[in-house]
Amino acid sequence: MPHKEEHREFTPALYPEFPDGFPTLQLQTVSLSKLLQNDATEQDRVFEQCKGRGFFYLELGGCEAGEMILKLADDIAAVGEDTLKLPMAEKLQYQLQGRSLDGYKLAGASAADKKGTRDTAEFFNVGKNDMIVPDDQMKKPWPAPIKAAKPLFSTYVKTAHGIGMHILSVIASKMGVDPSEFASRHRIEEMSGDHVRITRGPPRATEEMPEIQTPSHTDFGTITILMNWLGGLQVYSVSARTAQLSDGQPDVAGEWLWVKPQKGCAIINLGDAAVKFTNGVLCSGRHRVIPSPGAQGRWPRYSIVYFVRPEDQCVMRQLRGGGIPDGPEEEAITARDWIFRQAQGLGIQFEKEKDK
Ligand SMILES: O=C(O)CCC(=O)C(=O)O
Ligand SMILES: [Fe+2]
Repeated sequence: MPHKEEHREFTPALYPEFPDGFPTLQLQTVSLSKLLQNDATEQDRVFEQCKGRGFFYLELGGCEAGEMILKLADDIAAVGEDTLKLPMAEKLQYQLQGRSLDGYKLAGASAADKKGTRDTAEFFNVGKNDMIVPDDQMKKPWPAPIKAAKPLFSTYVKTAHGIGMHILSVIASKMGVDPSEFASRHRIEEMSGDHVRITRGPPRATEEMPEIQTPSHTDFGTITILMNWLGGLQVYSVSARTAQLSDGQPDVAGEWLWVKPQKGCAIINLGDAAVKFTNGVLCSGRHRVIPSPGAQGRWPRYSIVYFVRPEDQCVMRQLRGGGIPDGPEEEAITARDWIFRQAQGLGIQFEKEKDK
């Protein structure tokens, strides 16, 4: 049974407004309902955002899939809270291991810079594949709150994946590529690194906000559907096309801009696989999470992410044709190995530096 409302720390109805005086990034808002009706203007706008910043708001109201995400994201956050409230010894039984992307990540398990500053958020990744198969075909054990909520996760996964795939089909059409090029690399029933990630960041410790909840990164997958309720997400002012990461910081001068959560909207961003598939036509936005601003920082911060990623066996080469510039022949690496390599590049590299 989920905890009663009064014992919850995920209480979106009580959150104060995002405060004034914090520099925010003005993102475009695209309507999912219009996209689903093949509205040409809305399709153009999606494509522009994906070539530019790689981030936009997706208004979810007015269509079944969007309303479903809006309704279920709160329930998923509540299950996440119940899971992250389990005793540490129990959470550690599910710790991320080897190449598996599913399970529990301790706060402090990755470094935000070469000095070894630790991240402060914990999260639990709930794998797509186990949530959409019958119980007797599940490959992994899951904590009781997640197991009990499997139908909820199954619906959320299918809906979020469907939304991601619709956006990819719009992008493909705009580039003059057959949408089946994306569809055939992201079949939901195939094994992949897709998961629902429930993250909890602690309330802000000091007014200065020095902590990093989630270090600066670009997502590894193809497209990300993010739901959050409190500020904390920041996007770098200089596009990830020009600013690379050096010691956890972008190497071109700029500033971190806040992304204000918008009621009724998801935040959509593209990942590195989208850049790879399109040989750089699309952009994956660099972002990080710090404690929520102002009075919002008194609350623990929950977010729900769905990562659409290529199938494990997909060969990570650029698509050819349409508006995609032809690059040289590429190495044959599967998505499973490629994503593992990207993940290692972010965290473990710093751990090694520190050990020297
Ligand atoms: O918590 C958020 O708002 C964003 C989380 C994120 O960027 C991630 O998990 O990749
Ligand atoms: Fe991210």
